[in-house]
Amino acid sequence: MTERIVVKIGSSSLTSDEGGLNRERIAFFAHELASLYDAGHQVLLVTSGAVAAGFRKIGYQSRPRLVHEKQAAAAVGQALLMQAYQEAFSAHGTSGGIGVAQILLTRADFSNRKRIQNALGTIDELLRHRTLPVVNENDTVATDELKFGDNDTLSALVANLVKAKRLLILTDTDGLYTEDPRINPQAKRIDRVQVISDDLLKLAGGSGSSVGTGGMRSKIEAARIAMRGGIPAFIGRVLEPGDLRLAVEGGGKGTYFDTSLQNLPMKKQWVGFHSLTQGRITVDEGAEKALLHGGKSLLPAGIREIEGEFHPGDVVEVANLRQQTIGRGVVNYAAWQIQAVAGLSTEEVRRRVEVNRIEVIHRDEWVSFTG
Ligand SMILES: Nc1ncnc2c1ncn2[C@@H]1O[C@H](COP(=O)(O)OP(=O)(O)O)[C@@H](O)[C@H]1O
Ligand SMILES: N[C@@H](CCC(=O)OP(=O)(O)O)C(=O)O
Repeated sequence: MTERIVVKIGSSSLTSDEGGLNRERIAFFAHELASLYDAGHQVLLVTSGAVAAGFRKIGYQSRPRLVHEKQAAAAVGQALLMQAYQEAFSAHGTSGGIGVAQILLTRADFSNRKRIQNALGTIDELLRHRTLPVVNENDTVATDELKFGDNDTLSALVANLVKAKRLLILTDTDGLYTEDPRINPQAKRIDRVQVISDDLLKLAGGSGSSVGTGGMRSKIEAARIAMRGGIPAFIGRVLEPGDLRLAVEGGGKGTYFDTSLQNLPMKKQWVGFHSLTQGRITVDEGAEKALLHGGKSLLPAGIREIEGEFHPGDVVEVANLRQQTIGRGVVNYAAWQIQAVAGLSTEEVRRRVEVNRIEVIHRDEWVSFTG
C-alpha cells in the first residue's frame, strides 16, 4: 500500500523575521515534497505562515498579538501562501505540475464527527488524484479558547486522521536538544526518543523566532499525540536537497520518536484527542495498572476522587495518585453516582445505584496516554 506521509512546515522555515514569504525556501520545499511523490508516497502538507506572510501587507510593523489582528493578517497571508505553493508546485510532476488544494480546519471541526469525516473524504479523494492537500488552521473563525494556536498539534491530529506512516515536523532547528540551542550552544541533540516523559518535556522551551509560536514544547506534545496513534514522528530540519527523503528514510537531521502502538480508530481518536473533557477521576494504583497494562475497564472500586459535573456519555480525564493524567475515557455514570459508590465492590455498587453498565469506563472507550 502507498504510504501516507504528513509533513508540517513552521512559519520560521517559510517566512522572514520581518514578515513576508521566503519564496526561495518555498520553491525548495516544493522540490523536496515532489521527491516524496517520485518515491511513491502520498503526501499531505500542514503549513503555517499565513499570519507571518500577511501582517506587513496589511500595515503592521511586526507580528500582531491581538486575535483580530492575527486573523486579519492570516486572511491576507493564507491567499499569498497558497499562491506561492501553487506556483512552486507547478514546476514539478507531469502535465502542468503537482496540483495543490487548500484545507482549512479548526479544533471544532475535529470534534464534530460529520465534519471531520467530510474532511477525511475530501483528503482521500485529493490523494487519489495525486493532488497535494495543504492544511492550515482556519484562523479567521477559530476562537481563542479553541485554537490549536500552533500547527504542530494540528499536524499530529491530521496524521492520526489519515493514518499516516510517519509525521515529519520541520523547523529551523535540527531536532530536540538538551536545552534550547539558541540559548546554550553547548546543548546536545537527542537522536531517538522512545517515551515522552515529563522530564523530556521540561527540556523544551518556547519559540526562538519572532514568527514561530509553539516552540519545541508544542512539537513534542504533537509527537506524543502521533505516537499514541501509532505514528512515528520526526522533528528536525530540511536544509539541503535530499534532506526530506533522508528524513523519511530514517537518516534525517533531527530527532526520531518511535512507537510500537497501533493506529487508533476514529472513535478512540475522538475520545483521546478531540473531545472536551467534563471532569477528572483520580484512581488508585491497582486501577492504574489495570487500565494501563491489563487492558481492563475502570470499576468503581479503584476510584479515589472525582472532580466536575459530568453525565453518562461525557469524556473525563483519569489521573493517578501522583496527579499525572494517564488517559481519557467515556463515563457510564453521572458524577453524583460515582460519589455514592467510589471504592465499593461491584456487588455493593449494584445494590446502591442503577446504571446501564457496571464499568465506570469501558476499555473500548478508553485511551491511555502512557505506555
Ligand atoms: N530543547 C530545545 N531543542 C531545540 N529547540 C528548542 C528547544 N527549546 C526551545 N527551542 C526553540 O524552538 C524553536 C522552534 O520552534 P518555533 O520557533 O515555534 O518554530 P516553527 O515556526 O518551525 O514552528 C527553535 O528555533 C528553538 O529556538
Ligand atoms: N495558522 C497560523 C500558524 C501559527 C504559527 O506560527 O505556527 P508555527 O509556525 O507552526 O509555530 C499561521 O498560518 O500563521
